[in-house]
Amino acid sequence: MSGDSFGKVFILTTFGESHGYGLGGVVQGCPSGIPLSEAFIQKYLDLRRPGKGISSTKRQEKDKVKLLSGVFEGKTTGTAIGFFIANEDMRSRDYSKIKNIYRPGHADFTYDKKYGFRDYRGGGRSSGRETVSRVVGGSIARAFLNTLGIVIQAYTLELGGIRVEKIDLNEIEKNYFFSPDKDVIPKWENRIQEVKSVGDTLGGIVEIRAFNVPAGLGEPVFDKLDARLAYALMGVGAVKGVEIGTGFEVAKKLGSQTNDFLTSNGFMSNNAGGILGGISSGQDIVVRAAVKPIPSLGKVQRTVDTKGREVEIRVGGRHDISAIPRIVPVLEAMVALVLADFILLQRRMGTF
Ligand SMILES: Cc1cc2nc3c(=O)[nH]c(=O)nc-3n(C[C@H](O)[C@H](O)[C@H](O)COP(=O)(O)O)c2cc1C
Ligand SMILES: C=C(O[C@@H]1CC(C(=O)O)=C[C@@H](OP(=O)(O)O)[C@H]1O)C(=O)O
Repeated sequence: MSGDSFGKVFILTTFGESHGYGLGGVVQGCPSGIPLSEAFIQKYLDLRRPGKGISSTKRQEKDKVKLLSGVFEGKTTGTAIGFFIANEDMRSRDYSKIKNIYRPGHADFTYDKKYGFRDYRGGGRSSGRETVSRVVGGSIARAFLNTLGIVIQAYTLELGGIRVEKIDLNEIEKNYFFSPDKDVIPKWENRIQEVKSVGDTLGGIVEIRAFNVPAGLGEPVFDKLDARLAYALMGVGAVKGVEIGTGFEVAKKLGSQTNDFLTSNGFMSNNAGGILGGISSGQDIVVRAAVKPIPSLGKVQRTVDTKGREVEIRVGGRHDISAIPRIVPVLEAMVALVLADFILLQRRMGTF
């Protein structure tokens, strides 16, 4: 499988760069007869779209999806689903100054080491813009998961070191931060303004939950459900850590505080985050992703040019102050892709 594809049975392949004609992909393995429309996918794309909100890049993209194949009379045909999204607001000339300079924290240096050639117009293939195709693939996975009653919900748990104090799932769709705690939003907005005014950027934590996931998805070795989720989330730019359930806190706990005791009515707690031995337990899946601050920032930073000479850089162009909240629907999409893939793998074994 190439580095441009994800999944074993429900497979998403993406193409495109931030400043090319556009981006798109092909989904293979989606079962036939699943209700699917451009309007359904667009709802998720609009949640990720750049150009709105105080932490977002000012680049204006409509991100209108065009379905090219694999859907007839509002249902999937079981064949490859092709899709395309045009780039409309590139301003590629703004990037000539990073043609020969590596931005600290971005993929410029490593990309050049790997390919010996770089599309310097923005992040190219390494740009967060590529995640537009993940959201399309993820929403097709969701259309399939919907038929099974599986629901995925992600939200911002922390932004710039300020954590939500309560989790009210009804609040999430009402604000563009995907915050489950509306009272924390003014604090986040102040923090963003503060950091933006000095040319800096912010990170945070996203929590993703999956409900109604049947017990029995995953593998006992290698392709453990938790391993595949971590792989999926870490495959998104700016994600630097993944936790499942209690996560890193387990290191400080006793075994008796960590185990989820079983009763005839089910589990008494969910420290495991819905996964035991790499296989779903039937409890909610709970995963968190740590997101680093945006590397392209307005402060002067030290770096080198392509000849290795030391230079200073103050990155221009239109950049997010934080990948949060736009990364939230992307991470949701990645979890949807993993669950769809595992369900179809399980179907091959004769279950589900
Ligand atoms: C939705 C999203 C938006 C992003 N926006 C920007 C941006 O505006 N500017 C930028 O330099 N990096 C942005 N990033 C982060 C970079 O793409 C990422 O840091 C870079 O590819 C390097 O990869 P790494 O952080 O995984 O090492 C964004 C990432 C995502 C997922
Ligand atoms: C355009 C989007 O986000 C981009 C993600 C990104 C990056 O380096 O990751 C850098 C900026 O774009 P450019 O490639 O023009 O520098 C963001 O605007 C998008 O998400 O649709």
